[in-house]
Amino acid sequence: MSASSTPHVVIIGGGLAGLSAAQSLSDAVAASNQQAVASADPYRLKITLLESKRSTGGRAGSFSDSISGESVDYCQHVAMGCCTNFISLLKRFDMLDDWKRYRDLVFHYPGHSPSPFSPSRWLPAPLHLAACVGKLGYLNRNQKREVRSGMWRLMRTRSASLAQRTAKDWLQSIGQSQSTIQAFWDVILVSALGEETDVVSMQAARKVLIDGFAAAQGASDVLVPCLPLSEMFGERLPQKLESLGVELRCQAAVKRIEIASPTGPVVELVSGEELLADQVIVAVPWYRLSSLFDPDDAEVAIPNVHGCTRLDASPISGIHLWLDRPIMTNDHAVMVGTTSQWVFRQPLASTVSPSEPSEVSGHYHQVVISASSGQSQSLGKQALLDTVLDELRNEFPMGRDFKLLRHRIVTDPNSVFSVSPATESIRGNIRPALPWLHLAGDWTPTGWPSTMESAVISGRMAANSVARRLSDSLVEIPVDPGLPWGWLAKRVIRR
Ligand SMILES: Cc1cc2nc3c(=O)[nH]c(=O)nc-3n(C[C@H](O)[C@H](O)[C@H](O)COP(=O)(O)OP(=O)(O)OC[C@H]3O[C@@H](n4cnc5c(N)ncnc54)[C@H](O)[C@@H]3O)c2cc1C
Repeated sequence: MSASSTPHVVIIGGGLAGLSAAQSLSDAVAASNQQAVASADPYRLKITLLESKRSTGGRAGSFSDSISGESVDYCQHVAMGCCTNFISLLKRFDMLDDWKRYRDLVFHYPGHSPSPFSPSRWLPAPLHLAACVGKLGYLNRNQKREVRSGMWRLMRTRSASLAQRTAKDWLQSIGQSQSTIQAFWDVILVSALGEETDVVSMQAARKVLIDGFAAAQGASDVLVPCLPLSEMFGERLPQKLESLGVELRCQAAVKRIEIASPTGPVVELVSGEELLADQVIVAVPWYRLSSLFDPDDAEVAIPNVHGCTRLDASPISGIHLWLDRPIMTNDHAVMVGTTSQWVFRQPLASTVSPSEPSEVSGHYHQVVISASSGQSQSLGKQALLDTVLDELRNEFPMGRDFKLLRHRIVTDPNSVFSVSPATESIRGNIRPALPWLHLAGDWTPTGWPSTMESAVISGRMAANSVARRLSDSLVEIPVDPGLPWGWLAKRVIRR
């Protein structure tokens, strides 16, 4: 126990998981004190969040463009309507209005007119999706029939029975042709899970297809940030946390956690400073976890910690393009059958017309390629750029003659962990064995793939685990169970 009577919780890592843990803990203290209004001695908690970088946000961050001086996200992030915990974090800090919500998407396939993907507002889930498949003009009649029958089979198949299957293996086993897998299932699954269908777990794929599309109206809505991620998660959100009493320390890299000290856990910073803690939440990525402990301590603190080395990573590339003109009127487009997977134009703020030159530096567009190792490795950066530019010229007639002013390709090889059939059991087995130690991060067993939603849920779960250790009087901030399923979805979709 630290010397003071106020328990001290140290959170290591200022990504969305660590930020969510800090928010949940400070809200838990406030809610507990509100419930016990009559108490003369309010519950107190000292919360310190340590982040190694210059600002918080972690993978949901931005770089500063040296020409325009603007902050540009390393890679475009989107959330879905089904990400209710992430959305509640945004709401909690009045940041939801900084995200633009889209119900409809537009799919582009070479040689075909763009197809809208517009779930019906009037039909109950999951029927609301049926009409949108019919409108995907690049799919032929057989492919549409296969997609509908595949969705039906998926709804009637229990999640647990898919644990050991890859998406491709299962889709082929129910008669989906290669062309339908490429033109439909790959498009959704590779973007949502950041991994190829021949690797990705069908159980994780089902989670996205059911929770993110079939089970509820609004689940497949796409939320796109209108402000740089660094402004939201590196400036505004931390300021709000500080106003709640959380001590936030950036450029405070943790070197090691001493587990055997008689005074309780000691968190040692690279600077040499030592912090005494009562409870510690470690919210670093999976590949950093074991380095925070002495080699002999790691397995004592977290049995199976070395399983983290078996959580493979999958890269995502953001191809940042500054063009001499806008090339599209829609804010974004899904690209099918091409190396490019999704194109975004910015700024999204509705006050800025896409035809106005927004900056001297040109019109900014970003192409996103998930599971990008194949393309990047086989093509090389210049060939990848040339391929993407050709695809944009072919697909967007309005900008056919655009000139590229400059570009930057950002690929994070550790963007997300690869959700293969082996992943879920590995994730589930990496649990702390010390009563004061708690884990958070998108990779912990939240039931979600590597997403902002998973990170926020993990932070909340870790905060609740701390609350249970500290005091019966500390309330828990519940994890949101997700969008309620529609009446028809409850009847036809097996759990
Ligand atoms: C290119 C790309 C595109 C993505 N697109 C999407 C998307 O569209 N939608 C979506 O939902 N998700 C997307 N993701 C995933 C999403 O960004 C992550 O799931 C989420 O941000 C993970 O949050 P986290 O807190 O778990 O981990 P991180 O963001 O990795 O945070 C961990 C933090 O710990 C800090 N840290 C590490 N070691 C130490 C130490 N020793 N001491 C102190 N601090 C330390 C790190 O600096 C970091 O800030 C994308 C990710 C990438 C990289």
